[in-house]
Amino acid sequence: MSATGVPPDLREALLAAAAADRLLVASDYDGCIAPIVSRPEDAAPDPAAIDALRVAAGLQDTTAAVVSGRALDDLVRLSGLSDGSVELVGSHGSEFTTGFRQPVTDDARALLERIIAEFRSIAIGVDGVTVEVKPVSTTLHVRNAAPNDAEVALDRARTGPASWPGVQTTEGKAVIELAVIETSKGHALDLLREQHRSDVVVYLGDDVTDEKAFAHLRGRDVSIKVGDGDTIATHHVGDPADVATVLEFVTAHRREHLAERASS
Ligand SMILES: O=P(O)(O)OC[C@H]1O[C@H](O[C@H]2O[C@H](CO)[C@@H](O)[C@H](O)[C@H]2O)[C@H](O)[C@@H](O)[C@@H]1O
Repeated sequence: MSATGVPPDLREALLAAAAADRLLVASDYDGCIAPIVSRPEDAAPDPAAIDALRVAAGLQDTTAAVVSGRALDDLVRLSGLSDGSVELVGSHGSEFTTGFRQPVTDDARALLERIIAEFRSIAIGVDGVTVEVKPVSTTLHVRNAAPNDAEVALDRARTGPASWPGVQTTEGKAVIELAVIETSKGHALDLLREQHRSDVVVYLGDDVTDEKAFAHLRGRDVSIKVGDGDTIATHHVGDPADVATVLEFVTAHRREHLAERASS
């Protein structure tokens, strides 16, 4: 999708968003800013998307953000967005640079340790099943496992630790993720909207947890689902290359709008 290929309804919505008094442009990371790859540590961002976010963040009355399921330090390292100009929120919307949205108790940490131990016992000796450890959650990855092994591992997680009291379960792309505090990208967007007094939010996401973000959008906000799958988003694009195009488009028109606003 080139800039001229942005679907007409999305183009119209983005042009209206670009003319907001105060704008928040935000995106998910994996599957949006970076393509989905076999090894989570190899998920390199699209430079065009990163540049567009940096430019947007430098504009007056404009905030740029990435809201990810990744641990915050992992997101900082992978995205290269370490100077604080683009807002980064990790752990599915619960981990801000200022700390967690909700206190993480000793009981929650102990529960997380038990889940991690259980995930490790599920993964041990099974080719392609791995465990990712994050500050308030842990992810069982099955992307690189044989289909039957993947299903058995996911089932053991569902019937095991996912059923324990106090555990929040999310199933994503070839993963099951268990968290010990409530996570919501929707709440993260609410907080960013409030902090930056944004009138309009543009949000792009590709996975199940992004539906919580879409659910918090309203009015002139623009929700954009990336790739296939059921969604409540009102717009749709194909892949991370399209995400970069959308970010470049909205940033360019935002800059134009601000120049016109300044000269009128
Ligand atoms: O909210 P996001 O930024 O999209 O993060 C969601 C999860 O992304 C990562 O896993 C996914 O991407 C991996 C790399 O492409 C892929 O191998 C895996 O199958 C995907 O599920 C990340 O590893 C998780 O921690 C995030 O929760």
